[in-house]
Order: sequence, then structure tokens, then C-alpha cells
Amino acid sequence: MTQQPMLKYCGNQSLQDVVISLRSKATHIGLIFTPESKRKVSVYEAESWFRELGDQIKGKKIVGVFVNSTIDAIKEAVNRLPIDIIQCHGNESAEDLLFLKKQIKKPVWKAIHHGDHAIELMRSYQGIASGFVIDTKVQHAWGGSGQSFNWAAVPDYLEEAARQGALCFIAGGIHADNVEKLLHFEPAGIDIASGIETNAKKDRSKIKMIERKVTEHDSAT
Ligand SMILES: O=C(O)c1ccccc1N[C@@H]1O[C@H](COP(=O)(O)O)[C@@H](O)[C@H]1O
Repeated sequence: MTQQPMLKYCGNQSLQDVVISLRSKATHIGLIFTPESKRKVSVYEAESWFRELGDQIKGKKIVGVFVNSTIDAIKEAVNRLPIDIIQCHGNESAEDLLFLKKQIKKPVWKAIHHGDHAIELMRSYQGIASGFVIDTKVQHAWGGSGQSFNWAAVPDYLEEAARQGALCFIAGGIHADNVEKLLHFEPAGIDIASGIETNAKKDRSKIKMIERKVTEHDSAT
């Protein structure tokens, strides 16, 4: 048996979404704070959900996703919410991440868009980013597009992250019908937003289908 990948369910948009993700096998639960996202949530609404949930979030890591946000906006989220990890999903530089880490004192992950210079870009965050999210590059969106990239490149991303001692989540268009193919690459983590939604809400049955495939793959290897 191989180690099961970490599962990050991202783009939770309501208390109900968070409850569904909490009751799943997710290791990480993501909330998106960029105004450009159709999945954006405000710090204040998220604060009310976490107040209601109390200790129920124990055992899950909460990931705050930001796109080129100001330090003040990130600080406000971190001060009000039980965020464990900051995911920078824009074109934040290594210097930006370093400054952020010093100010916020939380682990910072960097999203890297799949493409020709992606490995080189990963190298520039060495020792700064404790995790990477490799996502599909699409026009007019930073992420959450529901589109996958050519997974032949996945081993290179996993190898570079492992060399740095960083986590590596594969994202972009993962769903129940293609997750098996991705599992063959044995990613450390899988990050999903669109593939676990129906009508913009997290869908328990889609989550269960994905988790069944993860478990079946694990017992077959
Ligand atoms: O989901 C969004 O709207 C989003 C917006 C801006 C930055 C990141 C966003 N989501 C991230 O996109 C990937 C995968 O999404 P999908 O499964 O293809 O829909 C994931 O990392 C989310 O964190």
C-alpha cells in the first residue's frame, strides 16, 4: 500500500460547504478571499461559520487562498480566522512571500501555473514556500477553472518539490472520472474546487466518488 494523497477541498463558499468538507476525508479545507473569484468569501462571513463550528474543525488544516493581496488584508484574515496556511495564487514574488512569512508567521504555499518555466519558478521559492499547488494556466482566471493540464509533467513537479522538502498538491480540473489517472503519479496532495461541486455548492456524492477511487487505488498498490 502506498501513502494516500492529502486532499484539499477548496473554494468552500458557505457554512454548509465547510460542514461537507469537514465530514469528508479532506486533510485541508480551502477558502478563497480574492474578490476576483466566483468562490470568494468575506472574512466576516467565514468568521461566523468558524464561530459556529468551534472545535469541529480540529484535525483539518484551514488554507486561506489569496491573489496578490495586501499584507493588511491577509493579516486581517489570519487574525480573525483559524487559518493554518496561506496560499498565494497570484504572481507574488519570492520576496513578497518572504516578507509575508515574516509578518504573518504562518506557512506559505505558492501556486505555480503549469508551463515551460514552472520548474524554474518553483526553484525561486526554495526555502520560502513550504508547499506548492500546481494549477492550470487559463486566460482571465487565476485558478478554479475546472481545467486540467498535461499530467505528463506531474513527476517533474513532484520531484522538484521533494528535492526542496516542500509539499506538492496537483490542482486543476480534477474530478471523479479522471482522478484515477492522476493517482498513478502518486501526488503528495490533490487540490479540488470545481470537481466536487454541483450548482456552485460542494456535493457530498462527488466527494465520496473521489474518495472511493483514492481508497481503491491505495489498496491496489
Ligand atoms: O477557485 C477559484 O475560484 C480560485 C480563484 C482564484 C485562485 C484560485 C482559485 N482556486 C484554486 O484553483 C485550483 C483548482 O480549481 P479547480 O478544481 O480546477 O476548480 C485550486 O487550487 C483552488 O485552490
